[in-house]
Amino acid sequence: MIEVNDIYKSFGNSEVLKGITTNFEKGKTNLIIGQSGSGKTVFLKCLLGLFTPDKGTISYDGKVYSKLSGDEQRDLRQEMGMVFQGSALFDSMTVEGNVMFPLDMFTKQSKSEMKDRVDRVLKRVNLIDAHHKFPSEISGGMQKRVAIARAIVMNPKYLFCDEPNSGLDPKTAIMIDNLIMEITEEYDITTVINTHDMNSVMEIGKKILFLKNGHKEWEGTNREIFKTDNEAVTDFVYSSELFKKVRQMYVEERN
Ligand SMILES: Nc1ncnc2c1ncn2[C@@H]1O[C@H](COP(=O)(O)OP(=O)(O)OP(=O)(O)O)[C@@H](O)[C@H]1O
Repeated sequence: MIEVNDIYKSFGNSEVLKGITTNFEKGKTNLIIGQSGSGKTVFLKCLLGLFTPDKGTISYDGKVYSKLSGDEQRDLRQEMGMVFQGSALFDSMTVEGNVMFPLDMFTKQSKSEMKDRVDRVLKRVNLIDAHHKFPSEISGGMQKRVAIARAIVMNPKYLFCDEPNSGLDPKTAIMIDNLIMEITEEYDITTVINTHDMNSVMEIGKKILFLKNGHKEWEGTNREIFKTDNEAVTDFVYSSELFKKVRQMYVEERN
């Protein structure tokens, strides 16, 4: 579990995070949503240890990050996997090379141990025949699978995903969401996902944190978000025509 206690973060005179308190449970897909500029990426970077909050604490299964030594912080960061927006694969490396990279970098495993582990995770994300292909030779959806495989190859306790669906068609996007949810549940990972995608909210929003201007405006589940009367949340959720229609149908059904 990740517990966030009253964190603040400013850049110069601009206060971006203004006292956020929340927690993210193990084995769940936790989503962060909000308008562009609401502080989602800054918040995710604080969770990753890339930004240090000016005030407040973040703890990971009871370990308060700011109280750990440099070595302990580094060890903790190795328990974190990250799926970057746009996959961020190394173009000059094969699929296998990309997934092996963290093992090569951070472990002392033998080549055959690394190959076994890479085979296992590539199989888990349903990529069997792509080991020797380069990122440019596979589809966007397959690239995301490689990025997920690379993020879980070190067996992380925490998985962070920044807009994992961006650039994918809706059907592939749902497949990727479901893959992230299955892996989260199967390996009991604490997963936090930044997203704009309302389909993701519906499909895998086990917990949703809605940020507005750096504040926690609302939090709840995907079932609750469609029933809330919080105006900021409904404005956001029903900003698309499709969801306006869904809302209308829901209201008509209720009356
Ligand atoms: N390194 C930085 N230095 C200064 N200001 C920053 C930095 N990173 C983010 N900000 C500012 O923090 C605010 C929130 O940015 P952030 O990227 O977290 O928004 P977001 O909710 O992720 O938006 P989007 O959905 O468009 O990605 C913005 O006003 C941004 O300019």
